[in-house]
Amino acid sequence: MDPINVFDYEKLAREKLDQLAWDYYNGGSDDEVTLRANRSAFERIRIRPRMLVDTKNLDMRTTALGTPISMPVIVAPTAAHSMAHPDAEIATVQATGNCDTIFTASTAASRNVVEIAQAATGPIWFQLYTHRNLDFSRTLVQRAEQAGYRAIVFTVDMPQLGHRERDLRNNFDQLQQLPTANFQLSEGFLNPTERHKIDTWETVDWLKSVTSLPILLKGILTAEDALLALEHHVDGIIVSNHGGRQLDGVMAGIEALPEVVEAVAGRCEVYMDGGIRRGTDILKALALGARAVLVGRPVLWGLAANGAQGVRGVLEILRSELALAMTLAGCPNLASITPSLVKIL
Ligand SMILES: Cc1cc2nc3c(=O)[nH]c(=O)nc-3n(C[C@H](O)[C@H](O)[C@H](O)COP(=O)(O)O)c2cc1C
Ligand SMILES: CCCCC(=O)C(=O)O
Repeated sequence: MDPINVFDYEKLAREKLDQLAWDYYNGGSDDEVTLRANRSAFERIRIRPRMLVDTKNLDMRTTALGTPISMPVIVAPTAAHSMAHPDAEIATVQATGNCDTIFTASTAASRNVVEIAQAATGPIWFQLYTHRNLDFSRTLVQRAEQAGYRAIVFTVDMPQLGHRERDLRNNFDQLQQLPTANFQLSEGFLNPTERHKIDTWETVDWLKSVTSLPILLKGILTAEDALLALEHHVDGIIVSNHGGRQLDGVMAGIEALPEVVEAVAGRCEVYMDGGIRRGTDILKALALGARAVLVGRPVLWGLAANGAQGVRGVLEILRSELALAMTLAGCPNLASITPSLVKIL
């Protein structure tokens, strides 16, 4: 099968992955209501296209915290790429760089922060989960800064792991078994009994004190928290529900985006993720105020299906779908994608 859309890569990945890895990648928490909402919410947003617009010189380039990228699509941090393919994060970081966009390396990656930076062919961000020993986290962040990462993505929606029933049924205990390289998870990272004492808004101030890199908070879903993020001087917010894997029943990313964009009022950059599978999904997110979107599972599907080439295939499908959507909607560039382009039903 020659994949013509991202869902074709999902089918190819299904054939390659064992049940445990498939469930880990694709599952959500509890009843997976939020996981499904991340997709279905896009269907309640309709496009108001404009006709007879000259889109010959279509331009979807933008910047993310000052870094030029060829399209408003960034690779989300996801753990343990070695479960998808032996080339793991080396393949994903290289394919992403070859598409001229940003790769975000997870704290729970299966290659360490330096190996990934050395393999990179483009700009990279580092996603942080704090270790219960903050000195360890300081070292990790500083190692990332030295290795050339351009921002820290601090994930704030995981005081504890969500209740992922597919993993429970497979006896897959992520906190013990994920193949991570930066440290052994079983050392106590995300220790459920201790972890809730670690991350508070003070942790954001601590993070600012240990790095000069820009900081994005990932996992914000409300105007209230967006305003607090601004008070703590973050550089960006990623509106996200962690791919429906943390608290089930929360809003879809695309549903939460407008209130965060309104609260922020241009004072920092706002990104979103969750359920981006089509060029039209990206168009809708940009219309509702996202600077760019992040994609999680599709990249893992591409990696599982065909290593670096599969990752590239997924990103190029999203690029060409977005180009077509912009052309048909009468949007020659990203600046022309405004709230009037969509109607929320
Ligand atoms: C298998 C898997 C692992 C993930 N690991 C991380 C992680 O290590 N750190 C993090 O901040 N988010 C992680 N996420 C969440 C993603 O960054 C992102 O928010 C989510 O996947 C976006 O939704 P999508 O998969 O529908 O595109 C993970 C998601 C998946 C599916
Ligand atoms: C303990 C690492 C958690 C990885 C993660 O964020 C996820 O599976 O959603």
